[in-house]
Amino acid sequence: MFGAARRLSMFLSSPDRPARRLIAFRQMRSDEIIAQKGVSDFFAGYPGFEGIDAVNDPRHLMIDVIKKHLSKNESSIAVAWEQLQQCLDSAWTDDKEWHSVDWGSDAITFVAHMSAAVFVGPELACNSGWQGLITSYTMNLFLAARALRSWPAVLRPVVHWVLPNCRKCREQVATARSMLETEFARRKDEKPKNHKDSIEWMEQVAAGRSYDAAAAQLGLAISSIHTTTQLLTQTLIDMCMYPALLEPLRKEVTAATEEHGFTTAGLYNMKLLDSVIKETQRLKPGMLVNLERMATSPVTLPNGIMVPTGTQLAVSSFPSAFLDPETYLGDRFLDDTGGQLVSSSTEHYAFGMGRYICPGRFLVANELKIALASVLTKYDVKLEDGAEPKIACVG
Ligand code: HEM
Repeated sequence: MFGAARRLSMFLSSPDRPARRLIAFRQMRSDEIIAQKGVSDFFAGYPGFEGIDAVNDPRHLMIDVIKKHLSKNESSIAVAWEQLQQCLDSAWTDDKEWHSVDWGSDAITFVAHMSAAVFVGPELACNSGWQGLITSYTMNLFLAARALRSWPAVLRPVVHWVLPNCRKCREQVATARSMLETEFARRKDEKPKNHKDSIEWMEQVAAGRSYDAAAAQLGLAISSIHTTTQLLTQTLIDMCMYPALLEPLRKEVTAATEEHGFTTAGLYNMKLLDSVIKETQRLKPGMLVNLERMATSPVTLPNGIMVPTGTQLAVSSFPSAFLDPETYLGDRFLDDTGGQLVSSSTEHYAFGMGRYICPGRFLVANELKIALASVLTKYDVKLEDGAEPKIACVG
């Protein structure tokens, strides 16, 4: 079956595996706490930063949509799968000869299409204007935040009106509003109404309360697209670097889809694939530190260290609690109860922990399994001759 697969070699780049354990821990003066707060709190309320406001909305409307509707939705799997097949057909084609693809750019296209189909429905997901918006807003937002930070605090409320990246963000929010208005108008007259996407779920969760639909969509884009893309990109690179994994993965995917199709049950049965993704995430967690918190009252740690109020804390993303921690073992989590990608533990907390644990992790698992299972069953993949991807620490 796989002899007939289309063949791809990939241009890939990826940085130096991080080996250092790093713990950020320092006390801050109260004025520094404000200055050091992340993009999320510090720029809340600036026009153009509405995507962040949606994530931080104390009413948790967007987060409730993710938790109640997005996470365990059978129809989302079918919608994402359908989008992915269209992306593969047009980007990777059915050419049976080996051909090079730009995996870095294709991975974001695949994730942005799958996510958008679930967030706003397949029609808007395929709109190139919408795609451009959701894939570039995050970067513009961070560049805008960086530019704004270089100005003294008293001038920021004025200079943000003229800084190019801030202006770009405002334009993008306006574009999102206008495109969504068109989508709302289109849906208003539609019969029967059978959309199952976050546009509809926001209405249900808001239950009459006012909310900014464009901000919610941009908030979903910031939270999901680049994070998921990074994990997808690296997992396929790792599979190519450890090609002995490919055949067992293909067998597992074929058995799971033959019995259950691309459904919750089918994806659940891709356990080796789950382990491979989790192992990739262990060695490239996306952030050098995680579990960022601030002490709101004094805390004494078990080792006696006193953490005063206002201290910002973060934990290294590279716990050394694993056997042979530097080695990539695709089946490391295969027989580990509670070792699924979506589970969090004191050893593996790439999705965070506790009250603030990432609510989007179920969608991440579904999208990655859909994409990788489809790639594995349709294509042979290998790295370009001479390519030696390495993970680099940035920060
Ligand atoms: C590989 C992809 C992803 C990674 C590694 C990731 C990681 C994280 C982490 C580390 C946190 C903070 C958890 C904590 O502090 O305990 C977080 C929060 C969050 N994530 Fe994700 N995430 C990913 C994908 C997504 C997706 C696809 C969505 C949306 C569908 C999403 C939505 C959110 C939201 C809304 C929060 C804030 C939760 C809150 O404040 O209660 N994430 N994510």
